[in-house]
Amino acid sequence: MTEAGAIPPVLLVGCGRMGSALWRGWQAQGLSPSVVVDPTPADLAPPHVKVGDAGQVPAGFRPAIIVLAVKPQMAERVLPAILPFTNDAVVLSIMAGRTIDGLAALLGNTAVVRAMPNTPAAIGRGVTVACAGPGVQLAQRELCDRLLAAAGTTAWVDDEALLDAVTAVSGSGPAYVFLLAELLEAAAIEQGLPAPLARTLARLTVSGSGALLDASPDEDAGSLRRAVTSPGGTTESALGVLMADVAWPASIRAAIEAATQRSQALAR
Ligand SMILES: NC(=O)C1=CN([C@@H]2O[C@H](COP(=O)(O)OP(=O)(O)OC[C@H]3O[C@@H](n4cnc5c(N)ncnc54)[C@H](O)[C@@H]3O)[C@@H](O)[C@H]2O)C=CC1
Ligand SMILES: O=C(O)[C@@H]1CCC=N1
Repeated sequence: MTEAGAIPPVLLVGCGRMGSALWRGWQAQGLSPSVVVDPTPADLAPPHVKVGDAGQVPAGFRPAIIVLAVKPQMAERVLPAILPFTNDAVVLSIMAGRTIDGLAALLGNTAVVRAMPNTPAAIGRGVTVACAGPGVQLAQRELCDRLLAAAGTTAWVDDEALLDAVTAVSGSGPAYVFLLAELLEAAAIEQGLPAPLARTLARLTVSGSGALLDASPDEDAGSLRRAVTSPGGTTESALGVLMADVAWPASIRAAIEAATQRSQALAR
């Protein structure tokens, strides 16, 4: 029986970076006995069970929700084996590019929710956008939202096509921010700073600026940027390079467009 307030039983398929980040959030909230399918050997603390293959899920297990967190290319291999567990369960997929229609075609009549989280979920600071497919009941949508909210902020869209741009902006977005930290570190070394100091400055500048943005809900990013920029000063010199039309405005636009198009191309 489901404990009052606990998250009902979950079948998690794929417990890598994103799956394990989500799992940690659910455990912190209290999770009814659940099952993880992943071929990697680590065990789970009881009452949860980990099996290496979807075919080994205990036959009597009745999940309220099945979360698909394997690579998109694994879907065809994994989905047939979870069919015996789809009865009343809603399927929540975080696989990039895998469409609601495509998954529903593989899963028969099952209710499908598609979502795009991001890796700050690992510290409860992710952001996820979700879209409910046809036939998803309100209670199923609320359950999906509860599971996703354990990893941070959630938003829902009615138009699934928007998930391509969401994937480009927030799904892939942490990589762009980490790239900025990498490039700052390399440039600092080029200017003669010792490597350990360059690394510290780059990391703390990125993380501290993110924290300041987070702590300033009433200020937009442009105003925080202007607060750093003294007329005729050093920041202005740097921003003259970065904000030239051919520099960051063009490259960020092109990068988001490329990722959006890639997400569209992956659709199936
Ligand atoms: N990493 C990211 O930033 C984001 C990833 N996603 C999506 O999340 C999904 C998972 O991505 P990651 O966690 O990054 O990948 P990952 O490679 O860290 O995790 C995938 C997991 O699936 C397991 N696996 C492999 N074959 C399996 C099978 N037959 N049955 C069950 N599990 C199996 C692997 O052992 C691994 O632990 C992908 O579809 C990706 O598009 C979505 C948003 C962000
Ligand atoms: O790069 C990818 O395809 C996945 C989706 C968003 C982040 N990682």
